Amino acid sequence: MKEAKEEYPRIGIRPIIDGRLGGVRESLEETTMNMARNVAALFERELKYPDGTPVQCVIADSTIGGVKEAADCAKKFERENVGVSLSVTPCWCYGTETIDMNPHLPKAIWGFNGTERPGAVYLAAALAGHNQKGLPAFGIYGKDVQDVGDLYVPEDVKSKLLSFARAGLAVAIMRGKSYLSIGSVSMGIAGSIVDADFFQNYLGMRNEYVDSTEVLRRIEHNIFDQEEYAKAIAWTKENCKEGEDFNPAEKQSTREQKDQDWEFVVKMTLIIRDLMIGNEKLAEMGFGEEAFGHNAIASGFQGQRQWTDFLPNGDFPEAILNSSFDWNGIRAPFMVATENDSLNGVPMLFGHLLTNTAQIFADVRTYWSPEAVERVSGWKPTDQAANGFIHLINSGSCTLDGTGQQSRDGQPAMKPFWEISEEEAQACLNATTWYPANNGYFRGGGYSSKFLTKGGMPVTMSRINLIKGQGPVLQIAEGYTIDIPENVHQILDERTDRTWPTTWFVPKLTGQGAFRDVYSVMANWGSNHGSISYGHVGSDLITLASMLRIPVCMHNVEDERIFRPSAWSAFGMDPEGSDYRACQTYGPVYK
Ligand SMILES: C[C@H](O)[C@@H](O)[C@@H](O)C(=O)CO
Ligand SMILES: [Mn+2]
Repeated sequence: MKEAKEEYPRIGIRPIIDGRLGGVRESLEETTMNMARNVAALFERELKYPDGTPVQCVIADSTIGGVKEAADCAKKFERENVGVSLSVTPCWCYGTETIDMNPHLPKAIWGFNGTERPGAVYLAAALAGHNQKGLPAFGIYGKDVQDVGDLYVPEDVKSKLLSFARAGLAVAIMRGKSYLSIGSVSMGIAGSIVDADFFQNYLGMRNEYVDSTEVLRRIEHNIFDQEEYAKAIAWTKENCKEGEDFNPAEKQSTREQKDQDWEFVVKMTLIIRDLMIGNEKLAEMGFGEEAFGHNAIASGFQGQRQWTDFLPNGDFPEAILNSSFDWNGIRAPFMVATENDSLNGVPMLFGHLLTNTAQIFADVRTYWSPEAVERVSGWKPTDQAANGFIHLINSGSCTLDGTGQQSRDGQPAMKPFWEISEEEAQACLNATTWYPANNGYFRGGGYSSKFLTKGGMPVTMSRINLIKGQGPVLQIAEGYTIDIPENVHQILDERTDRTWPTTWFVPKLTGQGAFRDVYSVMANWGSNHGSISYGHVGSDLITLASMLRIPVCMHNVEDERIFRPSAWSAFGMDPEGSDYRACQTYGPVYK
């Protein structure tokens, strides 16, 4: 498929200086510019855009000693598609005369901790200005004093710079993009009542809606790349093994029908992707309008029930699009929310933009207490499972990266696509079986993926909920995927839907509130779904949520990992209360 090259927003770096010419400014020019170049090199080395290319930085044409140069820099940033703004300085400069006033750019200031010149005093003055003007900014200030001109970026500073940049880029990349709903509300799931005000005001995104019949029209009228389809169906036959049909004999589809279902779901996959991002090939075929796509960075497919009562389900298209590989090879995953649960699609998008990896979509289905496990299986859970665990499982729509068949340093992992080897992609496919869909639920047939996620992966589950009177809230649970004895897995898994993929999850417990035990984590989960990202990324999610003014109602991230704009501390010393008050006071960024 031919795709236009994406132009990603850049990080703008503003070297701030003491404007006093005649000695002071001149003596600081080089040090200040070097600090900016050094940070740009750090970002370009450490951070990648979702397509795997290095993040790009833009440095102001001159150091900024006052408002004229601040304005010149703002103009340059606008011309150069800057989406995130970082000011750096080794010295005292003039607070409100130099700060970035663009309300839409996430902002941070790094005040160098030297003492020959007071970078930290500027930082304090500039942050006070930001806070007084209602333009929240993150403050970065190293713990240990450095010598003037030292280009080494200490670990604490580096970690804050990178958290800020990752979250800031996520904000900038999603802005102006759309969430595409294919279909409407699935089975009364509130998250699929797509709330345009939330997307517009909080995320700066648009909503696009197409009826599911558009997928059918394109199938019936062959509006998809025929060559790609031939390649896709051949690849699918070779790589996606079909499982046994567990449906009662009288309800089983014929072999002929099953073969047609394979063709149908492969076509659906091409079409849903084309609906999201367009496809120039369609223009060559005479479908110029279809070729544009909907500029979607995330989407959701309603499926249940009207579509799935009638036609093959969306599990295969969703699972393959959500994975980091298909017949075109290893590539970036798409974010496609099952049951059009947009409020799970959004945390999938957050997780993806923060890590560049695929995201697991799952029902948060069952809390298994140690007592219940012992009762039904005879096994008394030990070690990580000792406090019980949560069964994450949905109807076979989950990313195949969720098998845990990729690895990093010998441990199971879910990696950015450019780190995934051919062997690892193949291992994910080999670990997955495609069962004829349970036709009690899915009368229209289709195939559901089945696998068991490997234990031992650090993961973070998150979810947005819309609370009337409050607005959106984010919940976060860091934890691990776990292995349980095979026979116990068998017993627990077969009590549910054995044609669907299973992940056994234990959250990190803190002994307090929603994290006092595993039961309470599930009991406090705000909906039926969770989005699961590889790694402990709760701190980056918190940073991102603060940029979007979405309060975090539940998390188990250690205090020392929380990084929010400096103004948050002016709303009180209790971090949760201050987060709510700050988010309420500022309100959504794009209101
Ligand atoms: C097939 C069923 O309707 C499932 O799709 C259901 O358990 C859910 O996933 C609910 O979120
Ligand atoms: Mn579900």
